[in-house]
Amino acid sequence: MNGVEEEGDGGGDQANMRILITGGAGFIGSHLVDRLMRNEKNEVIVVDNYFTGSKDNLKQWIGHPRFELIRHDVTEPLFLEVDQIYHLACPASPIFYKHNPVKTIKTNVMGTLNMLGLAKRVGARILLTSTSEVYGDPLEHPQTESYWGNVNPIGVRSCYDEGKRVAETLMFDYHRQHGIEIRIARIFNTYGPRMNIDDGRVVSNFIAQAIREEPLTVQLPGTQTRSFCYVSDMVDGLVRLMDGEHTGPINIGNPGEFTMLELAETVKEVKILTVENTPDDPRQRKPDISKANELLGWEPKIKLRDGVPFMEEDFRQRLCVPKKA
Ligand SMILES: NC(=O)c1ccc[n+]([C@@H]2O[C@H](COP(=O)([O-])OP(=O)(O)OC[C@H]3O[C@@H](n4cnc5c(N)ncnc54)[C@H](O)[C@@H]3O)[C@@H](O)[C@H]2O)c1
Ligand SMILES: O=C(O)[C@H]1O[C@H](OP(=O)(O)OP(=O)(O)OC[C@H]2O[C@@H](n3ccc(=O)[nH]c3=O)[C@H](O)[C@@H]2O)[C@H](O)[C@@H](O)[C@@H]1O
Repeated sequence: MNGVEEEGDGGGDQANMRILITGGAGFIGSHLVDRLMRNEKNEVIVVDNYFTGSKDNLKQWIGHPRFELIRHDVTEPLFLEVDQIYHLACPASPIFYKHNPVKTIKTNVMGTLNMLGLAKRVGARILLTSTSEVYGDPLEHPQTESYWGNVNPIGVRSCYDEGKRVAETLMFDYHRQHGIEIRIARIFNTYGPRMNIDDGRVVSNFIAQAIREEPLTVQLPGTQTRSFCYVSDMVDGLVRLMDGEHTGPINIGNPGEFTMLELAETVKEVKILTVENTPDDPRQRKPDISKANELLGWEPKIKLRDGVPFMEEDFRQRLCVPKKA
Protein backbone atom coordinates (compact mmCIF):
# COMPACT_ATOMS: atom_id res chain seq x y z
CA MET A 1 0.00 0.00 0.00
CA ASN A 2 1.47 3.36 -0.86
CA GLY A 3 -1.46 5.74 -0.66
CA VAL A 4 -1.75 5.97 -4.45
CA GLU A 5 -4.23 3.27 -5.29
CA GLU A 6 -7.14 4.68 -3.32
CA GLU A 7 -7.20 8.08 -4.99
CA GLY A 8 -9.62 9.19 -7.72
CA ASP A 9 -11.13 7.57 -10.74
CA GLY A 10 -8.30 7.37 -13.27
CA GLY A 11 -9.09 10.71 -14.92
CA GLY A 12 -9.91 11.20 -18.60
CA ASP A 13 -13.61 10.50 -17.91
CA GLN A 14 -15.08 12.11 -21.00
CA ALA A 15 -14.71 9.42 -23.67
CA ASN A 16 -12.15 6.95 -24.94
CA MET A 17 -8.85 8.76 -24.66
CA ARG A 18 -5.40 8.06 -26.00
CA ILE A 19 -3.01 9.70 -23.59
CA LEU A 20 0.70 10.29 -24.09
CA ILE A 21 2.96 10.64 -21.04
CA THR A 22 6.49 11.83 -21.79
CA GLY A 23 8.87 10.88 -18.99
CA GLY A 24 6.35 8.23 -17.93
CA ALA A 25 9.07 5.81 -16.79
CA GLY A 26 10.15 8.29 -14.11
CA PHE A 27 8.97 8.82 -10.56
CA ILE A 28 5.86 11.01 -10.97
CA GLY A 29 5.19 9.77 -14.51
CA SER A 30 4.91 6.11 -13.52
CA HIS A 31 2.42 6.93 -10.74
CA LEU A 32 0.44 8.95 -13.28
CA VAL A 33 0.43 5.89 -15.59
CA ASP A 34 -1.00 3.77 -12.74
CA ARG A 35 -3.71 6.33 -12.15
CA LEU A 36 -4.71 6.76 -15.81
CA MET A 37 -4.62 3.02 -16.55
CA ARG A 38 -7.30 2.48 -13.89
CA ASN A 39 -9.83 4.03 -16.27
CA GLU A 40 -10.63 1.33 -18.82
CA LYS A 41 -11.46 3.96 -21.43
CA ASN A 42 -7.87 5.18 -21.45
CA GLU A 43 -5.06 3.98 -23.68
CA VAL A 44 -1.71 5.13 -22.34
CA ILE A 45 1.48 5.63 -24.35
CA VAL A 46 4.74 6.36 -22.54
CA VAL A 47 7.78 7.79 -24.27
CA ASP A 48 11.02 7.93 -22.31
CA ASN A 49 14.77 7.83 -22.97
CA TYR A 50 15.41 6.15 -19.57
CA PHE A 51 17.93 8.81 -18.50
CA THR A 52 16.54 8.89 -14.96
CA GLY A 53 13.53 6.60 -15.41
CA SER A 54 13.30 2.84 -15.60
CA LYS A 55 11.15 0.15 -17.21
CA ASP A 56 10.95 -1.39 -13.77
CA ASN A 57 8.62 1.45 -12.71
CA LEU A 58 6.16 0.28 -15.39
CA LYS A 59 6.60 -3.47 -15.13
CA GLN A 60 2.99 -4.05 -14.11
CA TRP A 61 1.78 -2.53 -17.41
CA ILE A 62 4.23 -3.91 -19.96
CA GLY A 63 2.24 -6.23 -22.25
CA HIS A 64 -1.13 -4.75 -21.26
CA PRO A 65 -3.33 -4.20 -24.36
CA ARG A 66 -4.08 -0.58 -23.43
CA PHE A 67 -0.44 0.31 -22.74
CA GLU A 68 2.53 1.09 -25.00
CA LEU A 69 6.10 1.95 -24.06
CA ILE A 70 8.38 3.67 -26.58
CA ARG A 71 12.08 4.44 -26.17
CA HIS A 72 12.33 7.95 -27.55
CA ASP A 73 14.13 11.18 -26.78
CA VAL A 74 11.78 14.18 -26.81
CA THR A 75 14.46 16.41 -28.30
CA GLU A 76 13.63 14.53 -31.54
CA PRO A 77 10.23 14.97 -33.28
CA LEU A 78 7.53 12.43 -32.51
CA PHE A 79 4.55 11.48 -34.69
CA LEU A 80 1.62 9.86 -32.90
CA GLU A 81 -2.16 10.31 -32.75
CA VAL A 82 -3.22 11.22 -29.20
CA ASP A 83 -5.92 13.21 -27.39
CA GLN A 84 -3.93 14.39 -24.36
CA ILE A 85 -0.23 14.89 -23.66
CA TYR A 86 1.20 14.98 -20.15
CA HIS A 87 4.67 16.37 -20.84
CA LEU A 88 6.94 15.40 -17.95
CA ALA A 89 10.16 14.37 -19.70
CA CYS A 90 13.07 16.16 -18.02
CA PRO A 91 15.54 15.11 -15.34
CA ALA A 92 14.27 16.56 -12.05
CA SER A 93 16.94 15.92 -9.46
CA PRO A 94 19.56 18.70 -9.32
CA ILE A 95 22.47 16.24 -9.57
CA PHE A 96 21.02 14.76 -12.77
CA TYR A 97 19.92 17.99 -14.41
CA LYS A 98 23.34 19.56 -13.70
CA HIS A 99 25.14 16.44 -15.01
CA ASN A 100 24.58 17.46 -18.66
CA PRO A 101 23.17 20.98 -18.53
CA VAL A 102 23.12 21.46 -22.32
CA LYS A 103 21.02 18.32 -22.67
CA THR A 104 18.72 19.52 -19.86
CA ILE A 105 18.01 22.83 -21.58
CA LYS A 106 17.55 21.07 -24.93
CA THR A 107 15.06 18.72 -23.27
CA ASN A 108 13.15 21.65 -21.83
CA VAL A 109 13.18 23.83 -24.94
CA MET A 110 13.34 21.46 -27.94
CA GLY A 111 11.42 18.73 -26.11
CA THR A 112 8.56 21.12 -25.28
CA LEU A 113 8.64 22.57 -28.80
CA ASN A 114 8.34 19.07 -30.29
CA MET A 115 5.47 18.14 -27.98
CA LEU A 116 3.68 21.42 -28.79
CA GLY A 117 4.16 20.68 -32.49
CA LEU A 118 2.59 17.28 -31.94
CA ALA A 119 -0.29 18.83 -29.94
CA LYS A 120 -0.88 21.33 -32.74
CA ARG A 121 -0.83 18.72 -35.50
CA VAL A 122 -3.32 16.37 -33.81
CA GLY A 123 -5.34 18.92 -31.78
CA ALA A 124 -4.36 17.41 -28.42
CA ARG A 125 -4.50 19.16 -25.06
CA ILE A 126 -1.04 19.40 -23.49
CA LEU A 127 -0.02 19.73 -19.84
CA LEU A 128 3.51 20.82 -18.89
CA THR A 129 4.97 19.88 -15.52
CA SER A 130 6.76 23.10 -14.70
CA THR A 131 8.35 23.72 -11.35
CA SER A 132 8.49 25.95 -8.30
CA GLU A 133 12.06 26.60 -9.45
CA VAL A 134 10.63 29.17 -11.88
CA TYR A 135 10.36 31.36 -8.74
CA GLY A 136 14.15 30.98 -8.20
CA ASP A 137 15.30 32.12 -4.76
CA PRO A 138 11.93 33.76 -4.07
CA LEU A 139 11.60 37.21 -2.58
CA GLU A 140 7.87 36.64 -2.06
CA HIS A 141 6.72 34.05 0.45
CA PRO A 142 4.63 31.94 0.08
CA GLN A 143 4.81 31.94 -3.72
CA THR A 144 1.68 32.81 -5.70
CA GLU A 145 1.41 32.19 -9.43
CA SER A 146 1.51 35.94 -10.10
CA TYR A 147 5.06 36.20 -8.69
CA TRP A 148 7.59 36.49 -11.56
CA GLY A 149 10.50 35.03 -9.65
CA ASN A 150 14.09 35.77 -8.76
CA VAL A 151 16.14 33.54 -11.03
CA ASN A 152 19.85 33.60 -11.89
CA PRO A 153 19.97 33.29 -15.70
CA ILE A 154 23.61 32.15 -15.81
CA GLY A 155 23.90 29.89 -12.78
CA VAL A 156 24.37 26.14 -12.55
CA ARG A 157 20.62 25.62 -11.97
CA SER A 158 19.62 27.79 -14.95
CA CYS A 159 19.51 24.90 -17.44
CA TYR A 160 16.56 23.65 -15.40
CA ASP A 161 14.81 26.72 -14.01
CA GLU A 162 15.33 28.97 -17.04
CA GLY A 163 14.62 25.94 -19.25
CA LYS A 164 11.24 25.50 -17.57
CA ARG A 165 10.55 29.24 -17.84
CA VAL A 166 11.13 29.07 -21.61
CA ALA A 167 8.95 25.95 -21.75
CA GLU A 168 6.14 27.93 -20.07
CA THR A 169 6.65 30.76 -22.57
CA LEU A 170 6.44 28.32 -25.49
CA MET A 171 3.23 26.86 -24.06
CA PHE A 172 1.58 30.29 -23.88
CA ASP A 173 2.86 31.36 -27.31
CA TYR A 174 1.42 28.21 -28.93
CA HIS A 175 -1.82 28.82 -27.03
CA ARG A 176 -2.12 32.46 -28.16
CA GLN A 177 -0.79 31.97 -31.68
CA HIS A 178 -2.23 28.56 -32.58
CA GLY A 179 -5.11 28.09 -30.14
CA ILE A 180 -3.55 24.97 -28.54
CA GLU A 181 -5.27 23.87 -25.33
CA ILE A 182 -2.59 24.13 -22.66
CA ARG A 183 -2.26 23.37 -18.94
CA ILE A 184 0.72 24.37 -16.79
CA ALA A 185 1.35 22.84 -13.37
CA ARG A 186 4.03 24.39 -11.17
CA ILE A 187 5.04 21.41 -9.10
CA PHE A 188 6.63 21.86 -5.67
CA ASN A 189 8.96 19.20 -4.20
CA THR A 190 7.27 15.83 -4.48
CA TYR A 191 8.29 12.58 -2.79
CA GLY A 192 7.13 8.97 -2.56
CA PRO A 193 7.85 5.38 -3.56
CA ARG A 194 9.88 4.76 -6.76
CA MET A 195 12.14 7.79 -6.39
CA ASN A 196 15.65 6.81 -7.46
CA ILE A 197 17.39 5.66 -4.29
CA ASP A 198 20.56 7.62 -5.05
CA ASP A 199 19.07 10.50 -6.98
CA GLY A 200 20.35 13.09 -4.55
CA ARG A 201 17.07 14.76 -3.68
CA VAL A 202 16.68 15.44 -0.03
CA VAL A 203 13.87 13.09 1.01
CA SER A 204 15.32 10.13 -0.91
CA ASN A 205 18.81 10.91 0.46
CA PHE A 206 17.65 11.07 4.06
CA ILE A 207 15.55 7.89 3.87
CA ALA A 208 18.33 5.91 2.15
CA GLN A 209 20.89 7.24 4.64
CA ALA A 210 18.67 6.35 7.62
CA ILE A 211 18.11 2.80 6.30
CA ARG A 212 21.86 2.37 5.70
CA GLU A 213 22.48 3.80 9.19
CA GLU A 214 24.57 6.60 7.76
CA PRO A 215 24.43 10.21 9.02
CA LEU A 216 21.86 12.42 7.31
CA THR A 217 23.63 15.00 5.12
CA VAL A 218 22.00 18.34 5.91
CA GLN A 219 23.34 20.97 3.52
CA LEU A 220 24.15 24.27 5.19
CA PRO A 221 22.63 26.32 6.65
CA GLY A 222 19.91 23.71 7.30
CA THR A 223 17.36 26.47 7.88
CA GLN A 224 16.42 26.57 4.18
CA THR A 225 12.84 25.39 3.73
CA ARG A 226 10.87 23.22 1.32
CA SER A 227 7.26 22.01 1.21
CA PHE A 228 6.87 18.32 0.40
CA CYS A 229 3.93 16.83 -1.46
CA TYR A 230 3.17 13.09 -1.49
CA VAL A 231 3.04 11.66 -5.02
CA SER A 232 -0.61 10.48 -4.95
CA ASP A 233 -1.73 14.02 -4.08
CA MET A 234 0.43 15.35 -6.92
CA VAL A 235 -1.01 12.93 -9.47
CA ASP A 236 -4.54 13.83 -8.39
CA GLY A 237 -3.76 17.53 -8.88
CA LEU A 238 -2.26 16.93 -12.35
CA VAL A 239 -5.29 14.94 -13.54
CA ARG A 240 -7.70 17.57 -12.21
CA LEU A 241 -5.74 20.30 -13.97
CA MET A 242 -5.64 18.38 -17.27
CA ASP A 243 -9.36 17.56 -17.19
CA GLY A 244 -10.45 20.99 -15.91
CA GLU A 245 -11.00 24.26 -17.72
CA HIS A 246 -8.04 26.36 -16.53
CA THR A 247 -4.77 26.86 -18.38
CA GLY A 248 -2.78 27.73 -15.26
CA PRO A 249 -0.05 28.16 -14.32
CA ILE A 250 -1.30 26.58 -11.10
CA ASN A 251 0.87 25.71 -8.11
CA ILE A 252 0.50 22.10 -7.04
CA GLY A 253 2.25 21.29 -3.80
CA ASN A 254 1.79 20.80 -0.11
CA PRO A 255 1.97 24.06 1.84
CA GLY A 256 3.38 22.34 4.96
CA GLU A 257 6.82 24.00 5.21
CA PHE A 258 9.88 22.40 6.85
CA THR A 259 13.50 23.38 7.34
CA MET A 260 15.96 20.69 6.25
CA LEU A 261 16.89 20.17 9.91
CA GLU A 262 13.21 19.58 10.75
CA LEU A 263 12.93 17.17 7.82
CA ALA A 264 15.94 15.22 9.13
CA GLU A 265 14.16 14.86 12.47
CA THR A 266 10.97 13.67 10.74
CA VAL A 267 12.83 10.99 8.82
CA LYS A 268 14.69 9.56 11.76
CA GLU A 269 16.52 10.55 14.88
CA VAL A 270 19.96 9.55 13.70
CA LYS A 271 23.19 11.52 13.49
CA ILE A 272 23.15 14.63 11.32
CA LEU A 273 26.19 15.64 9.28
CA THR A 274 26.21 19.22 8.03
CA VAL A 275 27.80 19.58 4.59
CA GLU A 276 28.46 22.41 2.12
CA ASN A 277 25.53 23.54 0.00
CA THR A 278 25.42 24.03 -3.78
CA PRO A 279 25.20 27.44 -5.55
CA ASP A 280 21.86 29.24 -5.88
CA ASP A 281 19.99 26.90 -3.54
CA PRO A 282 16.61 28.62 -2.85
CA ARG A 283 16.41 29.64 0.81
CA GLN A 284 12.70 29.17 1.26
CA ARG A 285 9.85 27.66 -0.68
CA LYS A 286 6.17 27.20 0.06
CA PRO A 287 3.27 27.17 -2.39
CA ASP A 288 0.23 29.37 -2.13
CA ILE A 289 -2.36 26.82 -3.32
CA SER A 290 -5.46 29.06 -3.24
CA LYS A 291 -5.81 28.78 -7.03
CA ALA A 292 -5.62 24.97 -7.07
CA ASN A 293 -8.11 24.92 -4.23
CA GLU A 294 -10.62 27.30 -5.82
CA LEU A 295 -10.29 26.30 -9.48
CA LEU A 296 -9.62 22.55 -9.20
CA GLY A 297 -11.16 21.76 -5.81
CA TRP A 298 -7.74 20.28 -4.94
CA GLU A 299 -5.76 20.16 -1.74
CA PRO A 300 -3.18 17.64 -0.57
CA LYS A 301 -4.35 14.98 1.88
CA ILE A 302 -1.17 13.23 2.98
CA LYS A 303 1.01 14.84 5.64
CA LEU A 304 4.79 14.42 5.50
CA ARG A 305 4.72 12.36 8.68
CA ASP A 306 2.30 9.87 7.05
CA GLY A 307 3.94 9.79 3.60
CA VAL A 308 7.53 9.16 4.71
CA PRO A 309 6.77 5.64 6.07
CA PHE A 310 5.28 4.57 2.67
CA MET A 311 8.50 5.65 1.01
CA GLU A 312 10.67 4.05 3.67
CA GLU A 313 8.86 0.74 3.12
CA ASP A 314 9.51 0.95 -0.64
CA PHE A 315 13.20 1.82 -0.10
CA ARG A 316 13.64 -1.05 2.41
CA GLN A 317 12.22 -3.50 -0.12
CA ARG A 318 14.48 -2.23 -2.89
CA LEU A 319 17.57 -2.12 -0.64
CA CYS A 320 16.65 -5.51 0.88
CA VAL A 321 16.92 -4.13 4.42
CA PRO A 322 14.00 -5.30 6.57
CA LYS A 323 12.78 -3.12 9.42
CA LYS A 324 14.34 -4.04 12.75
CA ALA A 325 11.90 -5.75 15.11
N1 LIG B 1 9.61 15.51 -8.28
C1 LIG B 1 9.59 16.81 -8.04
O1 LIG B 1 9.76 17.21 -6.89
C2 LIG B 1 9.33 17.79 -9.12
C3 LIG B 1 9.18 19.14 -8.78
C4 LIG B 1 8.92 20.06 -9.78
C5 LIG B 1 8.77 19.66 -11.09
N2 LIG B 1 8.92 18.35 -11.39
C6 LIG B 1 8.80 17.97 -12.81
O2 LIG B 1 8.02 16.80 -12.95
C7 LIG B 1 8.54 15.99 -14.00
C8 LIG B 1 8.82 14.58 -13.51
O3 LIG B 1 9.73 14.63 -12.44
P1 LIG B 1 10.18 13.32 -11.65
O4 LIG B 1 10.44 13.71 -10.25
O5 LIG B 1 9.24 12.22 -11.95
O6 LIG B 1 11.58 13.05 -12.34
P2 LIG B 1 12.25 11.75 -12.95
O7 LIG B 1 13.66 12.10 -13.23
O8 LIG B 1 11.96 10.56 -12.10
O9 LIG B 1 11.44 11.56 -14.31
C9 LIG B 1 11.76 12.22 -15.50
C10 LIG B 1 11.60 11.23 -16.65
O10 LIG B 1 11.90 11.89 -17.89
C11 LIG B 1 12.74 11.07 -18.67
N3 LIG B 1 13.52 11.92 -19.58
C12 LIG B 1 14.47 12.83 -19.26
N4 LIG B 1 14.93 13.43 -20.37
C13 LIG B 1 14.26 12.90 -21.41
C14 LIG B 1 14.29 13.09 -22.81
N5 LIG B 1 15.14 13.98 -23.37
N6 LIG B 1 13.47 12.35 -23.59
C15 LIG B 1 12.63 11.44 -23.06
N7 LIG B 1 12.56 11.21 -21.72
C16 LIG B 1 13.36 11.93 -20.92
C17 LIG B 1 13.60 10.34 -17.65
O11 LIG B 1 14.22 9.17 -18.13
C18 LIG B 1 12.57 10.05 -16.55
O12 LIG B 1 11.89 8.84 -16.78
C19 LIG B 1 9.75 16.74 -14.55
O13 LIG B 1 9.34 17.51 -15.67
C20 LIG B 1 10.14 17.66 -13.42
O14 LIG B 1 10.78 18.81 -13.89
C21 LIG B 1 9.20 17.40 -10.46
O1 LIG C 1 10.09 21.43 -6.38
C1 LIG C 1 10.75 21.94 -7.26
O2 LIG C 1 10.32 22.83 -7.95
C2 LIG C 1 12.13 21.44 -7.52
O3 LIG C 1 12.55 20.85 -6.33
C3 LIG C 1 13.67 20.07 -6.30
O4 LIG C 1 14.85 20.89 -6.19
P1 LIG C 1 15.37 21.15 -4.71
O5 LIG C 1 14.30 21.75 -3.87
O6 LIG C 1 16.66 21.88 -4.75
O7 LIG C 1 15.56 19.65 -4.23
P2 LIG C 1 16.55 18.86 -3.34
O8 LIG C 1 17.80 18.50 -4.05
O9 LIG C 1 15.75 17.76 -2.76
O10 LIG C 1 16.99 19.89 -2.18
C4 LIG C 1 16.09 20.39 -1.22
C5 LIG C 1 16.88 21.00 -0.08
O11 LIG C 1 17.49 19.95 0.62
C6 LIG C 1 18.85 20.23 0.84
N1 LIG C 1 19.56 18.92 0.87
C7 LIG C 1 19.59 18.13 -0.24
C8 LIG C 1 20.20 16.89 -0.18
C9 LIG C 1 20.80 16.48 1.02
O12 LIG C 1 21.39 15.36 1.14
N2 LIG C 1 20.75 17.30 2.09
C10 LIG C 1 20.14 18.50 2.05
O13 LIG C 1 20.11 19.21 3.08
C11 LIG C 1 19.27 21.16 -0.28
O14 LIG C 1 20.32 22.02 0.13
C12 LIG C 1 17.99 21.95 -0.51
O15 LIG C 1 17.96 23.08 0.33
C13 LIG C 1 13.61 19.10 -7.45
O16 LIG C 1 14.67 18.25 -7.48
C14 LIG C 1 13.36 19.76 -8.76
O17 LIG C 1 13.19 18.85 -9.78
C15 LIG C 1 12.08 20.46 -8.64
O18 LIG C 1 11.76 21.12 -9.81
